[in-house]
Amino acid sequence: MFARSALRSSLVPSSRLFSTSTPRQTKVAVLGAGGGIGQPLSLLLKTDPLVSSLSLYDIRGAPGVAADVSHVDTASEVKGYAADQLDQALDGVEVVVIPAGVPRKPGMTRDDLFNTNASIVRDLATAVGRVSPSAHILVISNPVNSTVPIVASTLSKLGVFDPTRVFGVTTLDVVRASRFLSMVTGTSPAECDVPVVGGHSGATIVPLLSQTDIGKSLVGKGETYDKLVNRIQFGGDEVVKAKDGAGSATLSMAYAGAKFANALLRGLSGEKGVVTPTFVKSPLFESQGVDFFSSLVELGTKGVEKIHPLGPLSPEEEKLMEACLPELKKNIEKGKAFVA
Ligand SMILES: NC(=O)C1=CN([C@@H]2O[C@H](COP(=O)(O)OP(=O)(O)OC[C@H]3O[C@@H](n4cnc5c(N)ncnc54)[C@H](O)[C@@H]3O)[C@@H](O)[C@H]2O)C=CC1
Ligand SMILES: O=C([O-])CC(=O)C(=O)O
Repeated sequence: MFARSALRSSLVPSSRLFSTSTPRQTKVAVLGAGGGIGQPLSLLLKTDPLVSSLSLYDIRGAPGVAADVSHVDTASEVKGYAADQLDQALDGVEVVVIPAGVPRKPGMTRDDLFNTNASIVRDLATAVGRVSPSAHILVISNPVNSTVPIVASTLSKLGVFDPTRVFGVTTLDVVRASRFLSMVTGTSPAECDVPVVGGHSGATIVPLLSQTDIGKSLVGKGETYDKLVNRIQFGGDEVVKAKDGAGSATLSMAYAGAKFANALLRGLSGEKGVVTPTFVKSPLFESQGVDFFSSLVELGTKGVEKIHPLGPLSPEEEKLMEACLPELKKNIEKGKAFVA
């Protein structure tokens, strides 16, 4: 259903959802499975051959979603869990994806979601740390720049934080960058893998177009470049505005979440050279007080295998980084302070 072009580089290719090179299969949980992202994400995970078992949890609606998804004709087992069954849902899981929490409405920033989502994410991370402390946790709930430090600090308090196992899912920025660049240049998204680094909100989203064959000629070319960068940074707002109060990106996010989960599962299975951006505990800008950062990360049998350096930046990208770091630092500190 999904296979298309062959792997052209070590990067997770932009226009393909699933790739399976190895047979290892994994038990995966989705927390927030009844929601706008959770439902299509659960469906896509049901069709991922590297998933053997799906555990769907939400405070409302997960058993119904599980019954529905379970009829899809792939071999994985699906079970739904009600509000009071979180521990059962997490029993034995190796990968936990968290899209639980409220989405934005027009006029809101992602940071405006902090008050509601911080405690949801902290409580879910506490349960994962207690029931499945060696699980890999993929955080989708916003504000990602703060919710990932919340998960890390929560697990640290429990004495089970392992920086190779906690990921902020920034794949939607990569998916958007690929699609928007392809639209500007009249090329295929498959040729437009863009490393998007930094964080996941506005100015903290930094596309490194100078590092792409297709995009590098646009860098510094006035309005076309500026508009493209702005569209990648504020793609989420486009969807929030168009949905007009009914939420934010759900379908493209489910696609992006399934794509990142598949990349991780391939790495865990022993596939080499699986490299994609993700927001992790990172040494790259630690000296500047920014200890979580998204950059190209190699995924391996333990999770984070290698954090790649940023590589050469154009003067325009240096400026984007200058705007990114102070905001990202604030977002990270806010998350840590919430748990402390
Ligand atoms: N990382 C990214 O790129 C993106 C992140 N998001 C974020 O994902 C989150 C979810 O978005 P949607 O699915 O559209 O929202 P939604 O409101 O449609 O679904 C959220 C689900 O979470 C559930 N939930 C709430 N508290 C829970 C708890 N304690 N345990 C388990 N489930 C709980 C709700 O019952 C609901 O089913 C939002 O915070 C949104 O901002 C959205 C798009 C992209
Ligand atoms: O914009 C939002 O609130 C949801 C999100 O993170 C995105 O679409 O990138």
